[in-house]
Amino acid sequence: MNTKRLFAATLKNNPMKLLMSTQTEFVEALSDKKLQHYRNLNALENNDTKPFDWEQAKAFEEIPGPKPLPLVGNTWRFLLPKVGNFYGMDILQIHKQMRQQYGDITIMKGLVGLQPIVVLFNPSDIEKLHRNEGVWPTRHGLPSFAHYRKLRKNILSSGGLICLQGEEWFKFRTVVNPILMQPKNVIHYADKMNFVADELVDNIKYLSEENEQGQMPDDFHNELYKWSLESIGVVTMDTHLGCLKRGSVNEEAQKLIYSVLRMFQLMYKLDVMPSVWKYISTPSWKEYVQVLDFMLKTNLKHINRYIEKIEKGEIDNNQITSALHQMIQIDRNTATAMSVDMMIAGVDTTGRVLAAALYYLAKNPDKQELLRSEANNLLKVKDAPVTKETLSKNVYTKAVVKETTRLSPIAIGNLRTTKKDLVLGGYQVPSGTDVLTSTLMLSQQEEHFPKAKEFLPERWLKTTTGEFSHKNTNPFVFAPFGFGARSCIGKRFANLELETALLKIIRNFELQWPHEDMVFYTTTLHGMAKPLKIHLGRGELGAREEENQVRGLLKEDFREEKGPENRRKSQEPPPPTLGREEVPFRIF
Ligand code: HEM
Repeated sequence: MNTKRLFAATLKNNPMKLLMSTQTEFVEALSDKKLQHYRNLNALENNDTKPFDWEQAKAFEEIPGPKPLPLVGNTWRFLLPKVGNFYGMDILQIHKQMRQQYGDITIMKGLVGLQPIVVLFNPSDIEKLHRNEGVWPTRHGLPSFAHYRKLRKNILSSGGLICLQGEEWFKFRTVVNPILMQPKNVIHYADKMNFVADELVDNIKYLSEENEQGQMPDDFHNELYKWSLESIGVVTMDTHLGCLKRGSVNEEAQKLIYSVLRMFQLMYKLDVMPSVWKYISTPSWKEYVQVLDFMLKTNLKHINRYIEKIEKGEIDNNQITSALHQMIQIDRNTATAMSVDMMIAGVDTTGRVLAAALYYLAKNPDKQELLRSEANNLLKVKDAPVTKETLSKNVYTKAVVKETTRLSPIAIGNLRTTKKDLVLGGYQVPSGTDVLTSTLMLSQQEEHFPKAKEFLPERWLKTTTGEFSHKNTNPFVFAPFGFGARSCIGKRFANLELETALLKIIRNFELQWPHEDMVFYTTTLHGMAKPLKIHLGRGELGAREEENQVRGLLKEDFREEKGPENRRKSQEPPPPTLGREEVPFRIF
């Protein structure tokens, strides 16, 4: 029976069995005929036929870019104050300067410890790059992470999706795709996401009671990270880490959050900026290993605990309880490595996007009102659950997520290593070259999105026609989750989490932004450089107090019942700062 039909036919009755049989079939099929087919395709793509326009194109060496000096290359531009033209700039500013100076294609080379990298600003070139990335696209984005995984292969035998390449990557991805990318499977997690979103809403209420003006604390962003960590823990291994619980602090979970944030900061120093960590063990590299060791040890502790429960038969095999539960039916090593990566990749990413969405909604009350009217319509009472059905009708919420990731995608662009010789921007780009697409910059430009600086979720609605419709935009300009076979494996879960949380928050609160515009900063990830000081509208607070009184819960009683008022100030570590600043303390 065709795999897709088998999936559809049995999903209703026994989702777990269905998944096991579907994947077993898939893997079996893959091991012979299909795998050979893909091998053939890959071999075909890797041939050394030159593109038809190769001879007319200019040589690779002529691609414009900052000229390296003998011995010091271009490193001085980043490291020397006053003379270095990239000194103190974030990566987006550097891209802007390079485009202005050199045009639609440019190259950065001569940086100590780094491979030369070609940067593309033209959508047609970006399209050509992706269309030629092959069946097994290669992305050598994070050498420090790949090196760390090699060092720890005695603990985690698979490099995981982020590091694997070629056939190994393909086999891994084939196993996990049906579980993480299949919408019919992902939607099973709606109830769990609803539960975590309720906890977040409850926490926001608690925080608003701590400040009579309704202002969220300076470390509000951290609450959103708690939400993303809690969500991904539940999805990955059906484990509530308990970070959003009122009145208590989960130190281990908090340390996990800081570790993920710190990991991305250190990656910027090791993999994006010139650095000698490949030759000598620098302080940043040593700290990076410590941070990753802590995350690996802690995440494996929870994952192994959960696997033990499965093995002891304590988990109902007829129910889909978690992604790990589903994946382990196929292969333990793959399941473990994927779960570890989910716990790392699913925190800073989704947390940042929710933060940005709340900021844009607070700044644009008219758009917030439109979202609220959808939320009110779909959730009749404030604590109504977001269900599978809700998520099939929430068109405006989906548009809000898209518009947020247009204005504030978390990645500067997408990286590929070319699989064959290509002509890009009129230059010869040989196979094996690292090429980065600068989509963050393009998606903020007027030439691609009219009124580009404005937050207009309507662009993404099917009913919108005319100049603002996204249908008029080159699809290669907007790729917040990447492109093709190697695109983000967590995108469906991320959207599920984000849509659920947004509906719940907007159904319950009125958000305001009585401050100057937020400053964004781009390192390994793009995000906010200042505290997310969202205000909750007075009307809403008043209404909530009334609600409490109706329930016979006076504000004082409520506080007493829920734990010590000062728990945040006294027990929680200081908030992480994003972007420009380092995390202002040492975790280890
Ligand atoms: C809003 C949240 C997120 C955004 C914007 C995002 C974005 C991205 C992007 C741009 C890539 C590179 C894609 C490419 O090269 O074409 C990527 C890859 C990846 N993401 Fe996400 N991500 C998000 C959430 C998540 C979550 C929740 C998970 C966990 C399940 C996750 C796991 C991964 C993994 C494992 C990869 C590597 C995939 C591969 O190489 O095959 N991401 N993500």
